[in-house]
Amino acid sequence: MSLEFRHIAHAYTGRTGRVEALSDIAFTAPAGKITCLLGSSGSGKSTLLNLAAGLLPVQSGSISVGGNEMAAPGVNPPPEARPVGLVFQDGALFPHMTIAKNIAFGLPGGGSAGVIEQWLDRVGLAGLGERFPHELSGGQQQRASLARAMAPEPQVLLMDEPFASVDIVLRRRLRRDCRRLLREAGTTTILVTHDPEEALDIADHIAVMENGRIIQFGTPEDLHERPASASVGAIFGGAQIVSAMRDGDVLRTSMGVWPLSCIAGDLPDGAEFDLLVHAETLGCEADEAGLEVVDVHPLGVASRLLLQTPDGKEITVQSTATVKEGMRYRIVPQTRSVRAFLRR
Ligand SMILES: Nc1ncnc2c1ncn2[C@@H]1O[C@H](COP(=O)(O)OP(=O)(O)OP(=O)(O)O)[C@@H](O)[C@H]1O
Repeated sequence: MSLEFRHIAHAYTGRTGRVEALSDIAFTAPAGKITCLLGSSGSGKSTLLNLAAGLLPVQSGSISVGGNEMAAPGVNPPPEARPVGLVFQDGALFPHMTIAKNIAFGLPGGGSAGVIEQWLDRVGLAGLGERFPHELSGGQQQRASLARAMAPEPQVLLMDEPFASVDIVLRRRLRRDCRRLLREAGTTTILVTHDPEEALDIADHIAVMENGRIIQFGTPEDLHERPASASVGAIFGGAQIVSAMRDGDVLRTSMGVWPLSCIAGDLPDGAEFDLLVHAETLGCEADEAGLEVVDVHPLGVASRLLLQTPDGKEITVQSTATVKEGMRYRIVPQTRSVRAFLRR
């Protein structure tokens, strides 16, 4: 069953005034697939998830599951009346119940011992059903909460930063296990994260959020190969953004004057845009009037240099030359190595 958001907007009104948290959100999380909501802090990810979960009332627009309207203004069934399962960052297991009882909680009639054993086994917790949550590690607790959310076989699973509280090595293993389980079960999943690596690793589709809007929705490959804006390109390609204006045959950038030939494609004269540049494709030429090297970080064959403009803007360049802090360089990007996005 797909999960469809139609023209959702949401505002919080509180002591400090009105915050427009979401505007005109419209996308469909495809059936049986994992969709990541990816965005920086405050971009509106949790608000959107909470609207689908029934933890916030829908103010405007609607949310449907499998084509049937689930929530809309004045139609806000509570979480337990929705065909959704929830997994939160801290697991949120019932502390006074054993792991087996936690898993049994959402099952009709409490579920059979066999079914609970099967779930414990699936999430790698075989034999630990009689423990209480505080007797498990953080990663084990997250596995238990995944089992609890998946055991009732919800049509949709909503996960808010589910791996955030476990260390990086365990996090990678957990999310691979989680992806396998979700795919096997064919569960339509929305997973909130602010970590691009996590989104690329687990998602079939990614919705990139910025300031309460979806700025791009696509597969990991779409976003990597065809970013809709410089900011999406910077998230996925590890690239940097440099502001620029075309002035005849040159680009006047925030990092100095660059040749127009560094751009792949053409751009109107006088236009302002954002350039997406990679540290490995930027060369340096000694220039007394250039940028100052403020940090040299040796990384084996090459070094990563941090250069600064007089007004404090910084850019990273990868270089095999022998460079010392305090030296000055002009940046020379390789021909056709830079992507340009017109400013809107
Ligand atoms: N209860 C609230 N009252 C007022 N404003 C709120 C409330 N909750 C969230 N906001 C604001 O709404 C916007 C979106 O917040 P939200 O928590 O959805 O973002 P997020 O992307 O999930 O952030 P994070 O990654 O930090 O959890 C932010 O500007 C936030 O400050």
